Formats: sequence, C-alpha cells, structure tokens
Amino acid sequence: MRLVYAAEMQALDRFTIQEVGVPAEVLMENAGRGVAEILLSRFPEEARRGTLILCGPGNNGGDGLVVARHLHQRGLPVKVLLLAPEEKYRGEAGINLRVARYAGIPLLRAQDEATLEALAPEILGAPLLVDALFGTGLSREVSGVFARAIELMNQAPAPVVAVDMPSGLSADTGRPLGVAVRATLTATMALPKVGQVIYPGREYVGELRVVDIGMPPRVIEERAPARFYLTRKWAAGCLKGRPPESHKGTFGHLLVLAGSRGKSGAAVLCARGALRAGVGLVTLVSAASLQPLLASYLPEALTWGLSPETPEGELSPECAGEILSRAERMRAAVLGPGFGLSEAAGQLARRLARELPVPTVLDADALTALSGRLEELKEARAPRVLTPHPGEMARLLGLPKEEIQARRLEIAREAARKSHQVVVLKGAATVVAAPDGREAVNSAGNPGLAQGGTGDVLSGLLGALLAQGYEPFEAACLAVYLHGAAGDLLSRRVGPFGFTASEVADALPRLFRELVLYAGNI
Ligand SMILES: NC(=O)C1=CN([C@@H]2O[C@H](COP(=O)(O)OP(=O)(O)OC[C@H]3O[C@@H](n4cnc5c(N)ncnc54)[C@H](O)[C@@H]3O)[C@@H](O)[C@H]2O)[C@@H](O)CC1
Ligand SMILES: [K+]
Repeated sequence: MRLVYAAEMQALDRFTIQEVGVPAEVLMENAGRGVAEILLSRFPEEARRGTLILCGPGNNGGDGLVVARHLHQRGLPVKVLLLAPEEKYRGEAGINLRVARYAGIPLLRAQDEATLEALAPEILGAPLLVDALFGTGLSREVSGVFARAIELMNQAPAPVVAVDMPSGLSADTGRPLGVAVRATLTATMALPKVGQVIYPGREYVGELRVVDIGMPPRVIEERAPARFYLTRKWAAGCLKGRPPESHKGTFGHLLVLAGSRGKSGAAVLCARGALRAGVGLVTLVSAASLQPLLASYLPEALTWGLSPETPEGELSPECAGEILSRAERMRAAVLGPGFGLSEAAGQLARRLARELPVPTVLDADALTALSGRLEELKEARAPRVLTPHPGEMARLLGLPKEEIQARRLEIAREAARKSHQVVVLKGAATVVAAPDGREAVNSAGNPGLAQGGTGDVLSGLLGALLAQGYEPFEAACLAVYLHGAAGDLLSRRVGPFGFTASEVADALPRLFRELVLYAGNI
C-alpha cells in the first residue's frame, strides 16, 4: 500500500477531481459513508447510545457532516457540534451542512471558548465521539476553541473515531501542532499518511483503517510516489512462490561472515534466521578456533574455519583473498553480526564490504567499521543492504542520535543517497530507503523485539531473501515486515515480551503459511 505526505494526497485528490472528472461531492460522500460503516462495525453499541460529531471549518468537517447523515438515516441518535461559523462551510461542506439541517440533525454551535465550556458536558458525556475538526488541511498550531475541543475529546471516556487524521496531528511529521486528538480509531481517506505511521503519530492514531473514497486505482498506481506502507497485504503480494520442481540450489547459497570469540551466538542466530527463511544452503565462516563450536550448534549449516585469526578470535585481514574467491560461488552474503571490533577486523570488514562479489547485508560490526565512510560503498562490486540501528546510523553519518530519531525517514533517505545502497533504519517503525528514491515504513513489530539477537536474525533473514533472488529493496522490505510480524505473532501467542531471538527465527515458517493463505485487504 502506498504512503503519502499531505501535499501528495492533495495532488491526487485534485487530479481525481479535475482531470479524471470524479465530482468532489462524490469523494466526500464516499469518505463520510466509509467512516460511518467502519464506525458502525467497530462501535455498534456506542453508536446505538449516541454519537457526537465535532466539525471544523474545512472539508474534514464536511466529511463529519456526511457521517452524521448516514447515522441519522439509520435511526441512530446523533448530534453535530459546529466549531466554525456557518458561513465558513463552503463547497461540498456547505452542501452537507444544508442537507444535515434539512434532515433535522441537531446542530450545536460553539465558536468561542465560553460557549464551548457550557457544552463541555455534551462532549464528556457522549457515548461515542467523532473528530472531524481538521484533516490534511491543518496548516498551523491549534489554539483557542479548537485546542479546547481537542482537550475535551482527550478527557472524555468515550472512544474517539478520527476522520482522516487525529485533529492537531501533522500528516507529514507525525507530531502534534500544539495539541492533538488521541484517537481510538482513525479512518483515513484513500491512502495512509506518513505522519500516521511514524512515531509519535502512530500513538495518536490508534487503530488505522483506510477508506476507499472512489479514487481510481490507476491514479494511485501511476501518480502516487513509490513510498510503501509494509502491511500484511503488501507482504502477501510480494512473497514469491516456491516452484514444485526445485532443489536446494534453487533457493541460493548464503555466505555468513559473522561471530568471533564471545560473540559466536550472533553467527548462530544469523544463520538460524536464514535457514528459517528458506534459503537453500548456508555456509558460516569464522576464525578456525570457533568452527567446532558453530558446527555443533548448527547441523544444517556448512561451517568453515579460517586462519590466521586475531588475538580476539576474529577473522584477520589475511583471510580476505580466500573469502573473496569462495564468495564467487555464493548467491548472497551477510557481513557483520559479532564480526569483531578490533582494528584488524574493521580493516577486513571494510575491504569485504567493497569487494564481495554478491549482494550483501552489512550489519552490526561491519557498520561500525564503516563509521563516517558511507561514500566508500558507492564503489561496491555488488548491491549492499545496510541495517543500522539508530546508534550505528549516528556513527555512519556523524550525527547525534537524537537527530536520527527525530527525522528517521529523511535520515534513511540521506544514507541511501550517500552510499548508493539500500538502507534499513531499525527501531520502532523501521524505515527502508533505496538510492532510486523508493522508500517504505513498516507496519509490524512491537517492543518485545527490543532484545539482543533479534537484529542478527533480521540480517540472516534478509540475506536469505537476497540469496533467493529478491532484489535488494524488496528483500529489505519483506525482511523487516516478516521480522516485525514474527514478533507480533509471538507477542500474541507467548506474551508481550520475553520471547527470544531464536523464537523470532522459528516463527518465520508459520508466517509464510499465513501469508500464502492470506486473502484480506490491508
Ligand atoms: N476533495 C478532497 O480533497 C477530499 C477531501 N476530503 C477531506 O477533506 C480534508 C481536507 O480538507 P481541507 O483541505 O478543507 O482541510 P481541513 O478540513 O483539514 O482543514 C482546513 C480548514 O481548517 C483551517 N485551519 C487549518 N489549520 C488550522 C488551525 N490550526 N486552527 C484553525 N483553523 C485551521 C483552514 O483555514 C481551513 O479552513 C481531508 O482531510 C479529508 O477529510 C475528503 O472529503 C475526500 C476528498
Ligand atoms: K480529524
């Protein structure tokens, strides 16, 4: 599913109205009816007891008036609270105000704070609230009567259904402009907005639903930017089938360059992630002294011990030639989990990052070795996918960590541009950016995944997808979705936290089954 900024959504709306010829009134009718249907399916009891709809001065308020009419037509008790003078309701919103008045829907008015205060009990006592104050047209800090109305909705015990956006939340940055509604459910029009799926916006949105407003799919396919919201539907559409006439060679041979003394678990978890993601073969390369240990942990993997090794039990730069020549026969590689942080290991990691002849995931210690040197990857012999967490990204770009977290999508974009490679910025709402401008935000995942070892599983899983022939951006997106969704599955079945990285890997086959059978629409 595509993901848009406010201006991009407005451009799609405009094109649909002006060029395709769908009347604006039709879009608003579909929007309001869609919200009413979601509201009725999700909160039928509350709707039977009564709904209060707060309407702002623009088309978002117009949508709210359409919701009111549909509830009223079903005989449900509904009231509208208008927060702008009636002459402000123009165009489609004006039409819907006239129709609502004609239909006899009770209209309350509060254009100043004193009047609103007198109506506070209406808001605080309503069984169900609909927030139709502002949508994508929010253009400045919220104040006065609107700010107070938002505070009252947030104090009210009733569920709040937000129309298109929780009012006050920026559709672009996901930050409140002054104050924002904390919605129980947000029914958004046509496509999800960036500010709804990154933090902190995600916490204001509650459950996110998308309303089909009748924008022709071709408009979205041809004119929406190549930015994707990684959902179950997206992943199900991206997953390749496994041909019945296949053998282990069909699914690729992955080289895992990971693990050193004291960090052998990283190699094991990485290989486990790869094996659970259906790769044909895994070869695990480590310093010779670790090889027996790794072999005993991973009967399914081939292991290969090399010397000389560093005093820290890491591969040494002298091993480069042998690794590079063996890699010629592989389909993909993972470089970095537990690889080692000595100067020598760093030197080897930097050389391999440039010279490995196959698509390669660069993770953990390999990223530390590349701190401040992203440009070196422009010359890499084959595509790379980088998987930094915010701390590693801060070192790669030489920026403070707070800045990374404040602008995650922009930062990933910048790192992709600098390195000419696909970049995955991990963390809550993982983002992916490709050097050609494609980008994505993950819908899946939960805080239970914030535990040592889960990153190693992700890099193995991603390597396995590269080895199976997925192109780097698609592999990165599918891997982050699967990894998050595996965490979500464990959170439901095991508990919200305390599940381990190995369990995340082991949950993958069940997810593949669910995706193959999936027939939903989000
Ligand atoms: N044709 C379209 O473009 C469609 C729009 N739809 C709805 O229309 C919305 C966008 O409508 P609009 O562009 O009219 O914008 P909004 O309804 O989101 O708000 C714009 C209005 O609020 C005022 N405003 C903005 N920030 C303010 C603030 N901080 N304090 C006080 N007033 C403020 C503006 O001056 C303007 O009057 C969407 O979110 C969606 O709900 C849907 O009906 C579907 C089709
Ligand atoms: K709203």
